[in-house]
Amino acid sequence: MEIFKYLEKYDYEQVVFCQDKQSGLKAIIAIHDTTLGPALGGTRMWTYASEEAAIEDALRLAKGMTYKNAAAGLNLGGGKTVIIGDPRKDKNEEMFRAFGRYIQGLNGRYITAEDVGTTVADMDLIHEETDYVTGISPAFGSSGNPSPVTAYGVYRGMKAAAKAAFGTDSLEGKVIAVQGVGNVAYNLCRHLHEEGASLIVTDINKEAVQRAVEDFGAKAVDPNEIYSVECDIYAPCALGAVINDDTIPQIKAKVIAGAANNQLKETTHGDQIHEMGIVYAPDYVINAGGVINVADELYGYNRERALKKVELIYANIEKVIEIAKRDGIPTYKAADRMVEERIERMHNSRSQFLQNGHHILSRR
Ligand SMILES: NC(=O)C1=CN([C@@H]2O[C@H](COP(=O)(O)OP(=O)(O)OC[C@H]3O[C@@H](n4cnc5c(N)ncnc54)[C@H](O)[C@@H]3O)[C@@H](O)[C@H]2O)C=CC1
Ligand SMILES: CC(C)CC(=O)C(=O)O
Repeated sequence: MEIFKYLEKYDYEQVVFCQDKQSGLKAIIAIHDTTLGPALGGTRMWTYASEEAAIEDALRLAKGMTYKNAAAGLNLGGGKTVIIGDPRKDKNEEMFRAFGRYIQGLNGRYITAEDVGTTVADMDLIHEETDYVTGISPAFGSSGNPSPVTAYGVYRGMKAAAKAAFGTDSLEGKVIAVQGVGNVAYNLCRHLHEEGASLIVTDINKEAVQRAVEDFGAKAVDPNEIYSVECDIYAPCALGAVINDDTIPQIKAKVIAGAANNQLKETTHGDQIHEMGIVYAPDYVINAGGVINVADELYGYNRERALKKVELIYANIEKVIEIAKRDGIPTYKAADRMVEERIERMHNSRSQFLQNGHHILSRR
């Protein structure tokens, strides 16, 4: 990978490599764009096939956060961290504290939170070293685990997408195929079950599947069968790039709406599903509930206020679908257009120099 070529192509601001021999920390912090404010995005811990794969993931996820935060109306830029390692075996206290010191060194340009493989307890360790971390324990007056709120946002966004496809936003009687039943999707399944949807689930973790079968009467299928099941809605809630050349021909759903980041392997896959008449709820618009919730901590956390903002994901998905219809373009393009216009407007309006211009963290 020619790193500077890649950074220039998508206009990344900064990449930080963090190494701590004693704890085994190997982390990559990617900051994509801070036009709207400090970069906020979670920390993922994952066993990558190569260092290059880890760098690529950090970069793609960071850009996704720029778009997610802007689409959600937050005054925050986009960044993300990946820690290379197995979250079940390789974590230790010193690792997260060393990582916290690296974040502190960025002096507020980047604020972290949970992502796949990291927990509230990990954020609390980071918080020992820096204030630039959210999703810490409610005991600190904070919002805790963002996953249930992400799930609520996905549920709201799925209803808006269903309305566009089926003429009603009721999910009663709809068959919904959920890929991955981890932290977010378990909570999503609860909302869907309560509304009377039928669930088909899969996960590489058998216990997670069993829990969804027992708690929600879900039907279980093997991981590679989830794309081709007869269903109304496909909800990707595991990892990214699941909408690709291999999976698209198998998909029978009329709606794709789920929590996973970077669902489209390439943008051409967004064009293909559009041509098939599938209503696609762009990932970074529908899964913004968690970041909206943790971002509220920056103002002194108020759950009611945060949930009101998460409710608006319904209207945001409607808006994206409207732009797509108006301009005759796929929804992923409509979302990008909406975001890029907002960032451009703010970029152009920031003409005066102001030392220490971001006052957002001073409100905590
Ligand atoms: N946790 C949050 O608040 C947010 C999460 N997301 C995204 O949503 C997705 C899910 O996040 P979480 O629920 O927090 O993660 P998680 O790690 O709790 O759940 C993911 C689940 O997917 C399963 N999985 C992995 N590979 C699979 C495969 N090939 N087939 C089937 N299942 C597979 C895992 O075993 C796990 O149970 C991720 O892409 C994450 O980046 C996005 C926004 C916020
Ligand atoms: C706080 C997290 C839920 C933010 C994030 O990294 C994401 O939305 O992917």
